[in-house]
Amino acid sequence: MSSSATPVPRRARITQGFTFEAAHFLPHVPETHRCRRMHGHSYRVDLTLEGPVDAVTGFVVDFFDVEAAFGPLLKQLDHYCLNDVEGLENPTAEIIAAWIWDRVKPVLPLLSSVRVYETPFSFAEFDGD
Ligand SMILES: Nc1nc2c(c(=O)[nH]1)N=C([C@H](O)[C@H](O)COP(=O)(O)OP(=O)(O)OP(=O)(O)O)CN2
Ligand SMILES: [Zn+2]
Repeated sequence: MSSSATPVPRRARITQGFTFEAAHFLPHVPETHRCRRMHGHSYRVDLTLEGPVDAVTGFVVDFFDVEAAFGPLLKQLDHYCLNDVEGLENPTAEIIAAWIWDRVKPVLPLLSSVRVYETPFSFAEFDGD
């Protein structure tokens, strides 16, 4: 008798999204640039992980584990002025993405990219390079 169970894929890429609210200003843009002034964004962060799919669970990594790894960092960012966070004195989306990468990668080795959206239409992506 043949089985109708869907085969487990060998590898997959998973992404979990998070949101936080924060203020920031960009100290190194010209005086005339509006982002030199303090303002806020509803940020979105997408963490993507890539690797083998476990034959039993069907997971690359449990989304709950991604949430557990990123939760403490989210607490450091949400409703803060990002310029006051150590390492984010110049909080561009690019630098925030790298800051998150440096802290999440050791905990989730299958992390393959971090995207930081400042607006629904603009994001920076960092993959460790
Ligand atoms: N490469 C980057 N460019 C810019 C960054 C950045 O992080 N990396 N950041 C900014 C400012 O943070 C700015 O606040 C961006 O947001 P906003 O002014 O809201 O941009 P919008 O395009 O959404 O503005 P509209 O009001 O819709 O025109 C700038 N550049
Ligand atoms: Zn901004």
